[in-house]
Amino acid sequence: MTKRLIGLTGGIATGKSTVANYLHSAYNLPILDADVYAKDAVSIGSSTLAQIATRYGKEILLADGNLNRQKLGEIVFKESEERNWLESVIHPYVRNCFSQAINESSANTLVLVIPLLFEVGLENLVSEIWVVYCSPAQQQQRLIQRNHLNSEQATARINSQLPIAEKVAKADIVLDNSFTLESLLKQVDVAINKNIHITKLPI
Ligand SMILES: CC(C)(COP(=O)(O)OP(=O)(O)OC[C@H]1O[C@@H](n2cnc3c(N)ncnc32)[C@H](O)[C@@H]1O)[C@@H](O)C(=O)NCCC(=O)NCCS
Ligand SMILES: Nc1ncnc2c1ncn2[C@@H]1O[C@H](COP(=O)(O)OP(=O)(O)OP(=O)(O)O)[C@@H](O)[C@H]1O
Repeated sequence: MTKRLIGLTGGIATGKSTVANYLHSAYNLPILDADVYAKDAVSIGSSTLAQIATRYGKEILLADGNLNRQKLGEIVFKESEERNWLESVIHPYVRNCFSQAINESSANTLVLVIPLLFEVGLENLVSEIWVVYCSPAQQQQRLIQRNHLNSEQATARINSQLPIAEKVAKADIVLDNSFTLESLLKQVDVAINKNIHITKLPI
């Protein structure tokens, strides 16, 4: 049987992790998360972390040898050339993690959380695409609150991604997270019971 692979995406801080956590706790679905793989790619001792330290100097590391993520974020969300370079060294690892996890899993349904699904062109990796939406103003407010960023830093992060309206236009399912958590989770309950993946299969 073909696996149901749900690609969960959206803008930064629109609510992807909130949806993924619910799908895991309420439906017991395995979650494969690009952000987790991307963090693993730069763990201490990795060749990627060494490449990053060569490019930006030892100052990009914390005292314990781990990557100073805040500092690297300051660089790459301001300069698209640096972001492209970082993506070129991290994304192959992330893709490989997804392929391996999908192949090894015996579950019929898997949730793939991929913030940059459209930007990186991973549409074909999944069988259906869910986009979590909230307005750019709410995105900005939630990002500032959660990550303790100033408004300029939050705007830089939001602008480094495809506009949320364009993501919505490409979605199979849109989860509107402009309201309460309860309203979001009700939409997830409806979405998980739809059989889009079956209707999308080639005849
Ligand atoms: C720059 C880094 C070190 C900042 O780390 P930080 O802990 O502050 O953020 P975190 O990794 O938790 O990401 C939070 C969100 O930022 C957004 N984001 C991350 N990387 C990017 C990027 N290259 N372009 C646009 N948005 C991004 C995503 O929405 C993500 O969910 C980190 O985001 C990173 O290594 N990015 C490059 C790898 C990447 O592209 N990851 C995205 C998933 S593959
Ligand atoms: N309906 C809501 N109302 C208010 N706050 C919310 C709502 N949904 C999520 N949030 C808050 O917004 C923030 C972003 O949510 P979440 O971490 O799920 O987003 P994300 O898309 O996974 O973010 P990232 O792209 O950074 O990984 C969190 O602090 C979360 O608690």
